[in-house]
Amino acid sequence: MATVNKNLSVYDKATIPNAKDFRFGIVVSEWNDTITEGLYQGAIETLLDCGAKEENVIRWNVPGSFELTYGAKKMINTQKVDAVIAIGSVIKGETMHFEFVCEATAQGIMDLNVGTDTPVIFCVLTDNTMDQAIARSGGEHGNKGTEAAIAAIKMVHLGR
Ligand SMILES: Nc1c(NC[C@H](O)[C@H](O)[C@H](O)CO)[nH]c(=O)[nH]c1=O
Ligand SMILES: CC(=O)[C@@H](O)COP(=O)(O)O
Repeated sequence: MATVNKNLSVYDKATIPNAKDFRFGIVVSEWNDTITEGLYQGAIETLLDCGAKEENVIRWNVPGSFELTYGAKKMINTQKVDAVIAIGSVIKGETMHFEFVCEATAQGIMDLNVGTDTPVIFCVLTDNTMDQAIARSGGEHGNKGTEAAIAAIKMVHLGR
């Protein structure tokens, strides 16, 4: 189902585990920061709405989405977090750089999920236009940051 048919911000709190005892890391790319700040707001508001304590959420910034993998890895290795949310916005330009950044970032985050015991949530928008990014970071299609926060809570709860 495409995003246009599913609002990213809709969730039923009755189906979400309480996150009061969970610790989260959030790594935020500074590229396209108007978009990534919107994604961060969606994520932090949802974590708190689902019971997480503000003092149990650690935020780090990295230069771009390509650096999200390293930031998440360092977060896992140095902070006692139960899950990491990796937030980025990659927008197509004139060259192939978009494809390489998207592929490397997705693969790097997947590698962390396979290689560590800490879930890392892929909250990276990969849009053709700024309008698509705006629509998915608190616009007409909701906020992928909200979706990512819900995924993080569910993954921490998995197997508990
Ligand atoms: N063009 C975008 C980038 N490019 C920067 C890379 O992510 C990386 O920081 C650089 O190649 C140095 O390693 N990053 C985004 O997050 N979004 C873009 O649209
Ligand atoms: C995703 C990117 O790196 C891209 O926005 C850079 O733009 P360009 O391909 O025009 O150099």
